[in-house]
Amino acid sequence: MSTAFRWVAQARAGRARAGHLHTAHGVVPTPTFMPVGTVGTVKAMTMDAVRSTGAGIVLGNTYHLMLRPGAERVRAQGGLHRFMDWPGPILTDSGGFQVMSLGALRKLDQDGVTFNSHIDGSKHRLTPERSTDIQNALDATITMCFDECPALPAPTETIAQSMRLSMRWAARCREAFVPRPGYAQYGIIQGGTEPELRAESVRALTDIGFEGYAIGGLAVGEGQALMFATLDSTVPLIPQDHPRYLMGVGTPDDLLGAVERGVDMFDCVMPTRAGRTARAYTERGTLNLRNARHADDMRPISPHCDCLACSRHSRAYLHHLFRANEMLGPMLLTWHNIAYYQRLMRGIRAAIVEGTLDAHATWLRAQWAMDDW
Ligand SMILES: CNc1nc2cc3c(=O)[nH]c(N)nc3c(CC[C@H]3O[C@@H](OC)[C@H](OC)[C@@H]3OC)c2[nH]1
Ligand SMILES: [Zn+2]
Repeated sequence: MSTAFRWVAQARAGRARAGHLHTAHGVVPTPTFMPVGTVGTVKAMTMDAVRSTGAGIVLGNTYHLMLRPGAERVRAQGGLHRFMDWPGPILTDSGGFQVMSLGALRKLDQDGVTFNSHIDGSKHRLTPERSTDIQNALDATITMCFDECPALPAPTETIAQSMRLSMRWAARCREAFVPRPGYAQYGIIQGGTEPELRAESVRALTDIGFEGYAIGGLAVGEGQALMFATLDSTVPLIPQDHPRYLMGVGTPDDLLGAVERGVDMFDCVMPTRAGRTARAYTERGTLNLRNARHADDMRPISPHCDCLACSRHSRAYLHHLFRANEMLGPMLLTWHNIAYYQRLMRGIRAAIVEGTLDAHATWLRAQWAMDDW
């Protein structure tokens, strides 16, 4: 039985695909939503709770983990899987995006980025090689290329220069990557919302050759229409037999539209962040559980959900917990939101396999429009 990292197709529905991602740490059905575990924890959830939602892959982050507790310390602890007690696949981002959005002061040059830690102001440097080495120390199942994600909108020439820098960095990342059976490195496609630049980026990355390809540089304020238009022009250029990962996306409606456009993997902080701010995702849109209208509502958040919040508690109880600022509130609601995202992806995946994706998509969109409960 081959232990090679690979994506195996199971069914297609138009450009949408269902399949299985085979990794050194297990097989994950796609399309899949990957809970964000930035600093080695899916915030407010135990790993048993994460497992109970059906999540397959969780994320870690080079930027955060190199600053605290330190990549070498995680290596000494046996890697991120042992450290956070998650035996399944872990995908780690390369840190480039976080440096741009978190590092207080930073200096970008052709060779890498120098920045001050947002934690204690200490000085650090990330290069394609260092980022790749850190992800190796973390024992990441899927390593992401070190790239530059430009803020949008930006002049075409700026986007082009930034993309070409990321492509040079991708080649250096590939050189630094230590291949192991069942492990992968993904190239990250850049190029803003310019089809020609995106096509140039795909060519550059497929010439180097990676086990998977991410669509980066989106979900940075361009809006859903431009994001979908960019997927329409970019995704068909990615080799059919490789997994496609759309970084930082998104709402349930974003996920559905991106799956319809051929994307297999997703990550987004929305369900976990919403869980900490009393916002519940449901089949009929979102609920703000701090709202007084929930104070006496004995119904579960969702009648279709088997999470701890929905199987044992009422909206009134969640409302109370958030009003009282009790930590159990974020714990239960994050669990619920991740469970909702996993249930959503399972339903979409089943529809692709059964050949009913169009009807399922219509039904989902109609339900989301209701938000009347
Ligand atoms: C929200 N919109 C959004 N657009 C993004 C675009 C890029 C990109 O072009 N390159 C890289 N390298 N990362 C990106 C990221 C960060 C995802 C990470 O951000 C972290 O979530 C906050 C998480 O880290 C555990 C996740 O790990 C993959 C994006 N996020
Ligand atoms: Zn629930």
